[in-house]
Amino acid sequence: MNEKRTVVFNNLRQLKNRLDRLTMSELFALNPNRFDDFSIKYDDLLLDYSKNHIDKDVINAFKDLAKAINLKEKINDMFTGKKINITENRAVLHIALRNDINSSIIVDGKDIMPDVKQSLEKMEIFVNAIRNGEILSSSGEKFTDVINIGIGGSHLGPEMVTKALKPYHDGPKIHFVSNIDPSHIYDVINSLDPKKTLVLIASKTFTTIETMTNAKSAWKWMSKSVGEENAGEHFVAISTALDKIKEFGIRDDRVFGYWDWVGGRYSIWSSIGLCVILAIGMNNFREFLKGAHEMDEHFLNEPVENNMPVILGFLGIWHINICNYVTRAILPYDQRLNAFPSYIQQLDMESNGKSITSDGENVSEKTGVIVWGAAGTNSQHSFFQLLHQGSEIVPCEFMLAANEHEEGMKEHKDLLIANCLAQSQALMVGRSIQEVIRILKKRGVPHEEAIRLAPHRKFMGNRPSSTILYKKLDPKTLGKIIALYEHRVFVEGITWNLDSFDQWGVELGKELASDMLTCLDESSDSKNKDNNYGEQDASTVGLLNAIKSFQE
Ligand SMILES: O=P(O)(O)OC[C@H]1O[C@H](O)[C@H](O)[C@@H](O)[C@@H]1O
Repeated sequence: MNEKRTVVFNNLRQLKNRLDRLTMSELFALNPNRFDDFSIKYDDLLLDYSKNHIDKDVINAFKDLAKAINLKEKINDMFTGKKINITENRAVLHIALRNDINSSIIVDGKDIMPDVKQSLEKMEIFVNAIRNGEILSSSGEKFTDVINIGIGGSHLGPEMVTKALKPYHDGPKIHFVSNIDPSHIYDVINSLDPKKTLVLIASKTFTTIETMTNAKSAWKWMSKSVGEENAGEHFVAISTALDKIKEFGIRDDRVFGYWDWVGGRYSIWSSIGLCVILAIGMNNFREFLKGAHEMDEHFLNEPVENNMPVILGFLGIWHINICNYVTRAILPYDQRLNAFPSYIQQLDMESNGKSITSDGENVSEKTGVIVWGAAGTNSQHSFFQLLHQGSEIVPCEFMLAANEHEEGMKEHKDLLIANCLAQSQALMVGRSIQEVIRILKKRGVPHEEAIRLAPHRKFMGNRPSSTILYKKLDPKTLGKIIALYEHRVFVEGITWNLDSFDQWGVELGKELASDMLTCLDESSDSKNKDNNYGEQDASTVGLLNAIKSFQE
């Protein structure tokens, strides 16, 4: 238990009690500089966090918190390659993948940067050759389509970034298969011509059952069309487990490795980003890396009050531990970031959804906020009801680009911006009963009816939100935004003293699924035939029998 942190938490609780006497609107009225005081501008990115229920004393307490948890040292530990993933005894160095190539980072006595450089160069040569038709398919045709087969970190990042950067696509069309559900691969491969398709098998471990099963099915599909002996021309493997790739039979020159110090959910910067590079080209990908590197520098060098990831992280702590808000909504007013909330779900919830500290103790407070969300304005027409009037307060993060890529669409863009700003304003200012009555009466509603309706139409307001505003969703800006979220998760994890870089919580289900598979195999065990499935619990036996009867 970190006593210094407890002292800061207690102080934050007292500050919260004091702040509860004022609404956010009142705080704005008291401080004409509130927007400037509670926003951070960094290049083409602006974080406005003035619509959170905090004041300068809270920011001062955040500074104390940074000291109490030794944040600066912990950040340095990560950036210098210390093995901070303590349950897997690994360094955590996704920052190296976007680092200045001429610097050096030592892991186990070896400078890793020359390997990073080489990996980028190897990808560049391959991607250029695919994009300009130097490498052709087995039938001598240009590859028009690429399927990325992967799941979790080997899927969510590639898919989100590919979709986000659609205006920069000038390469083959990228498709994604992740789910083991046969419908996923079926629908994708049936829309494609295998003779012009390149398949990327993306898996850090090269053992993930979903990916391996989908990869085998893709191989069969390809072999059927181009012949078993030619299928290898259409396959690429991306993994850290080079020995396992050999068993699968992929040609050596089609293998792109990376390193165990890159966590799955932090791997979009590695060769896992290959499908993105195929779509947007290496120059754009380098811009993407550059943006992330700039955010790394910002995170390393800026003081607490001017440090976007630190402020976002501590606001997260404020909301979950001090205000007891257990979820957080991510609301990109940017349709191309529709997959961003799902990406952040893995990043955040797999990193900090833990109950044991790095010292092996039970955590003493809530950790791992539940992250959810979807693109605005669509979400306004579904779950915003709860955001405005529900009994649960949900801190919201709005994301908005000032400029669109599409020409001649100003009407759309203005409406998008207006909606985004209006929603965060509505969350904050709300609408009182008296105001509702006044408005209704002005519209001609009789007094008694206005009084009856008013409670239903009242908005509590005083609901927190932050807005991340950026110039345009280009590769560099996207890199910056993703790195911002990565570091925010780090800040929260350090505050809770978690190992944010392992994910043991996904293992039990995997093991049980493999046991469960034997229950579906009627030939293997007489217990299955008797419908009692050995040691399974009664609910599982009931479900297995129901499945069997539905299949007959
Ligand atoms: O890349 P892979 O080794 O195939 O792993 C894919 C995913 O599966 C695991 O179960 C983890 O929960 C994820 O962190 C990982 O990204």
